[in-house]
Amino acid sequence: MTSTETFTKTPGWLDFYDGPSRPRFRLPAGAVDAHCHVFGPGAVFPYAPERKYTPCDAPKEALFALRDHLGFDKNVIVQATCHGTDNRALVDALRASGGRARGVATVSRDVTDAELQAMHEAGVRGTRFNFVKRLADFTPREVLSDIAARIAPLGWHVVIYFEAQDLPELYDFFTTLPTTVVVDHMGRPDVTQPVDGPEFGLFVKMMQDHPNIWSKVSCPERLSQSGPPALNGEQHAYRDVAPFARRLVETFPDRVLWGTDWPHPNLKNHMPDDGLLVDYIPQIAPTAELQRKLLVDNPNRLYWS
Ligand SMILES: O=C(O)c1cc(C(=O)O)oc(=O)c1
Repeated sequence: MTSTETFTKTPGWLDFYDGPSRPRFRLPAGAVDAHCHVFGPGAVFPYAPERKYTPCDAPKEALFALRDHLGFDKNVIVQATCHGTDNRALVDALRASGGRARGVATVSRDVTDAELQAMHEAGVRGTRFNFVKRLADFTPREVLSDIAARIAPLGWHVVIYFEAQDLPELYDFFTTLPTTVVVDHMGRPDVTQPVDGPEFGLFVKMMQDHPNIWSKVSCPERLSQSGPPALNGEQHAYRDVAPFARRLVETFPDRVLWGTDWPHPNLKNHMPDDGLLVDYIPQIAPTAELQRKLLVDNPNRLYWS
């Protein structure tokens, strides 16, 4: 199956770093990289016409090699917006993983029950709603509510991606979803604001008041404003983001997930060394117990039980 289409990367696109170091931090046995993507390859799985960016290819073989290199046991692969609602690359990766990957798909309201069932059999366990305007077009709330109602009986959850300044407007929608809800990248806080300030306070309150809401404490490389990047051996990377992630890990130890976000779409100023990104974990989960919950217990409970 080869498409006739060829793709040109978005100008300025940064490719993933293909010589990651081996982390100093030893991941616990059974650790899951709970947020990563596959891109194409475009010649086999074409990028969606409605995409907002055209990435480099980042195929499943490269993802599985990274998993083994870093010391993860399993992956949760999240449908990237450049593939729209065409989940073929995701499903292909899940099927090739031998049970070592689960997925989060993006579906439209007219997805059939048979399609949902086939995705479930391949390992899909959630659907993603994207509210980041540079990544996805607006979808009316009633359409999203319909999708949530369709996937709930399968035991799937909803993954939401949004920016902190939009949370007040989205709060009521998020807190009335009928499933477990997983927030991508801590709802993208502005880390120049205080961790105890009103913006992050609203996010913490949402998790406090709604025990069905989880958060990925991922993507310091996107959120950092001034912290040193995970490059050149840096052992305390993204110091400005760590207090936000640590607050969530310590307050909600049973509802947090961590992922590399490989292949790191749309980064503009640097591409992290994924080995050093793993070395960031002890800054946000300082004890062995918190590390085990974050990396092993929580993702295995949500995706493999
Ligand atoms: O911030 C981003 O650009 C980004 C994009 C995507 C995607 O395109 O799916 O996923 C992410 O987790 C983050």
